[in-house]
Amino acid sequence: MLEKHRIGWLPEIFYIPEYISVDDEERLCQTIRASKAPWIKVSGRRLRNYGGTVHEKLGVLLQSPVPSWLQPLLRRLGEDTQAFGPGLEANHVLLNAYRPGEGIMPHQDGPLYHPGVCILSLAAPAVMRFSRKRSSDDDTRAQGDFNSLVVSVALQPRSLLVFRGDAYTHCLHGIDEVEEEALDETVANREALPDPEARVMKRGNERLSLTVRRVLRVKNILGPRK
Ligand SMILES: O=C(O)CCC(=O)C(=O)O
Ligand SMILES: [Fe+2]
Repeated sequence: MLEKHRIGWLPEIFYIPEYISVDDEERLCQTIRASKAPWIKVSGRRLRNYGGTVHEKLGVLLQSPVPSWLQPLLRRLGEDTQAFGPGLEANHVLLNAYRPGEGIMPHQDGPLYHPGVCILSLAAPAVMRFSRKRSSDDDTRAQGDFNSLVVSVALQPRSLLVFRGDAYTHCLHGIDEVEEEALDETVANREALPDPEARVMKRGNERLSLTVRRVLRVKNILGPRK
């Protein structure tokens, strides 16, 4: 399923436009916006966790149930992408919300997760930029400057971004804190945009994104499932 959606010159980045329908997008956005669950404020964005919280020091997911409105999505993502290991499902979802001008610094998702991630974009677009890590154990193979921009992906609402392997392990990814994204020559999926000739893309509304991953070690603090 993924193969025909491969993009860019990094081997393991995939972009699927219109992965969900407008109706499904509407339903997800409504559920998220109607929820009274608190938002956690972090630099440049706000977030909510589903499936539990990842305890960085202990290196485990302190697991809680994934809400029922997310379960069909998790099942479908596992089957379609195999991004969480063959036959395996994700166990954690991070909801991020970015107003225009907000973003997320270049980072790696790190070793606590299976090295494959699915990101579903809702409500507004943004550009994800992948760069090479400066001190990579891959230094001898990498070409060009380290920490340099490798490839960018324009994330439209309803699209799915999947990355794994080298793109997960040896690259940083981030979203610039801008109100208008430059659609420069690093953007690898230009032809999938409503206007492939456009040079800029307005962020517009608040963007919501669901980052879906599988935390490798789990502590079930709720006891065994009944
Ligand atoms: O919101 C996004 O598209 C990216 C989020 C992300 O990289 C993360 O949560 O680790
Ligand atoms: Fe990330």
